Amino acid sequence: MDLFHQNNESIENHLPYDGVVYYYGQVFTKDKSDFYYTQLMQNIEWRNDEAIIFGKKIITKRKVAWYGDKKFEYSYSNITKHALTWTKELLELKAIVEEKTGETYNSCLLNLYHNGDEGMAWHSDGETDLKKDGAIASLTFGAVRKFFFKHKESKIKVELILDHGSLLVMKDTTQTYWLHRLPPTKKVKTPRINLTFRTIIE
Ligand SMILES: O=C(O)CCC(=O)C(=O)O
Ligand SMILES: [Fe+2]
Repeated sequence: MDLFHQNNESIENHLPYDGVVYYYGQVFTKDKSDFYYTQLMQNIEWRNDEAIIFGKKIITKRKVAWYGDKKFEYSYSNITKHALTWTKELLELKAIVEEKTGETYNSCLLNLYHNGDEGMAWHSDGETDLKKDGAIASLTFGAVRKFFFKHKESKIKVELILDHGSLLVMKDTTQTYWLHRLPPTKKVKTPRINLTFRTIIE
């Protein structure tokens, strides 16, 4: 079934089976996208992520931040994190994303990739704290990057290009059957900011 949005353009599901991925393309003008890129770069409390792997503390090159409706708590590898409360710009973006995707979200995980050396390895976002089969809406500001999905059993891959000011949504059984990845690339020399709006179960 096709989904119709504002100007009656239909959006197709990019996955052939076992999940739903809609790519809306650019949902902001170039000026608006540039504005949000600068705002987020300056006003988000960016931190290098840390994790304990085999007893060793790892610090990621990529920076992250986590915001939400309240100070949600999230623990992994002996580290407990708390969500910060929404900024004005994040609330604006959340409202726009909710309107476009027809879903609601109560938190947002942000990633800052300084250049193409930084990416994210194959994973799925199936944490138990997340709403099962809930939608995850992803905004991109800054550098254009490739994004891949890989089916866990058949291993087939689907490639997308995520533009400056674009919106992507992953929903239904996507996290159960598919992995996704942001590959590193030598071609990209500038930063990319990614926002993933999610629903945490309380
Ligand atoms: O940077 C992206 O586009 C994806 C980030 C991601 O998959 C995640 O934060 O779980
Ligand atoms: Fe992810």
